[in-house]
Amino acid sequence: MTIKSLHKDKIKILLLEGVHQSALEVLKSNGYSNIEYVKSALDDEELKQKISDVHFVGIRSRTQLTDDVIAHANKLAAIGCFCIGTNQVNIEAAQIRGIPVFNAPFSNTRSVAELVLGETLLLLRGIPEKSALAHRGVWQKTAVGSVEARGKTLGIIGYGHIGTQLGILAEHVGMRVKFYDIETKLPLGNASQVDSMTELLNTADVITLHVPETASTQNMMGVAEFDAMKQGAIFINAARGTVVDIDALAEAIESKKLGGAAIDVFPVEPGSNDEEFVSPLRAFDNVILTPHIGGSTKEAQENIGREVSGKIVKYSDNGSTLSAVNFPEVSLPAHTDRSRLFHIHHNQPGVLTQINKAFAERDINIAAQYLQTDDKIGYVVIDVETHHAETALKELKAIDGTIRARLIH
Ligand SMILES: NC(=O)c1ccc[n+]([C@@H]2O[C@H](COP(=O)([O-])OP(=O)(O)OC[C@H]3O[C@@H](n4cnc5c(N)ncnc54)[C@H](O)[C@@H]3O)[C@@H](O)[C@H]2O)c1
Ligand SMILES: O=C(O)CC[C@@H](O)C(=O)O
Repeated sequence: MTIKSLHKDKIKILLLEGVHQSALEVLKSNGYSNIEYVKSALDDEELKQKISDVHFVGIRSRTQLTDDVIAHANKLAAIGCFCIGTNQVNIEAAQIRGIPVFNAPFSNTRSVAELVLGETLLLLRGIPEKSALAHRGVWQKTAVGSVEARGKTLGIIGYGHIGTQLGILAEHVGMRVKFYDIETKLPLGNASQVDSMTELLNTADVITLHVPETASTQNMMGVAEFDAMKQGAIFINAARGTVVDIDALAEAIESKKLGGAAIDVFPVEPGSNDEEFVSPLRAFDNVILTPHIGGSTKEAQENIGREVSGKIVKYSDNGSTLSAVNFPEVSLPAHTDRSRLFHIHHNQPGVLTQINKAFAERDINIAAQYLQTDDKIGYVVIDVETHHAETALKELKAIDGTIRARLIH
């Protein structure tokens, strides 16, 4: 009798933070029915307890998958981030345990770009403040401090998927677009790249951030940067809360250095919709505050649900790791009539030689072999005749440097 891979009924999937139902549809239509669906994020203790026996976990931006949490995930095969950002996951801790992390790098980018353009138009007209006053019975009919977007300069920091789309949208309403990025980027439309962030801060009427959370972007906007902005300029952050010194921003609003702001992301965000949102920015009518919903549209969430669950299915069914953020990428043909195994190992000399030698000594013919490595790990997927699968798996598990080995099908 040959060994069998884990039946799909036994593969446990935990989906947190109310990921879109499209994720469930994709998983179920591919035979994965053992799914626990939770609408909120979990606190650390509950997360450790629930994650201890699941094979796949799906999260959004609230769930913190720290080294400690991942250490409790005894059976975890892969992590799906149903969003762009993966900063909430200790991706190195996942990688050294042989756990790929997938995300959705494009699906919500248009939604963020549209929101930022809308906020730009509203803030240039002073609408948030006028609206707040009207709600309190104050009629402020005035053109003072209210300008058109046409001819104004939009300064984009981080000209990636969101920044580029925003630039194009902004040009449609007649804005001039300049951007600053650490990489040299192809300017789309009539946009132009500037050499320094200071140059952008000095000259733009609206500054908007679209950088990832990294060591280099931590508090990249602080007292000096707000000082460098034009008097009365608008500031927007829909990137990550850690990128802005929030007290410095509050001070720049208080002192009227800035004419207004729109902030979607915060250094500390409530863990659920039941928790109070606490921020010094609540004091200002000319600051649009949104609860991290830049990418929260029906279209974006539905696409993200399909995209990330599709990646989980492909990994589970075929071993494909295409577009994993922390793993060597292998894109594989679907099911064959042979058995397929994977082997994740520390990237040290001689592992493939050991595997091939062990298989040759056992007369196991390798029908196909796909290997990719990065600086830390190697990932090899091997197709063998089904009657060799059991022996092949035993041999793989015995190889020096093995992190994990599994029969895929
Ligand atoms: N508010 C939301 O709901 C929401 C939704 C989606 C994405 N986001 C955030 O927006 C970020 C950007 O998304 P994207 O899809 O455009 O990412 P992206 O990776 O396509 O682009 C990021 C750009 O920032 C540049 N960059 C990196 N470090 C920089 C630095 N120190 N200074 C200047 N430029 C720098 C990169 O070179 C790149 O061009 C994401 O990382 C995510 O954190 C938020
Ligand atoms: O949906 C979320 O929680 C996060 C959205 C956004 O910040 C992202 O990284 O894609």
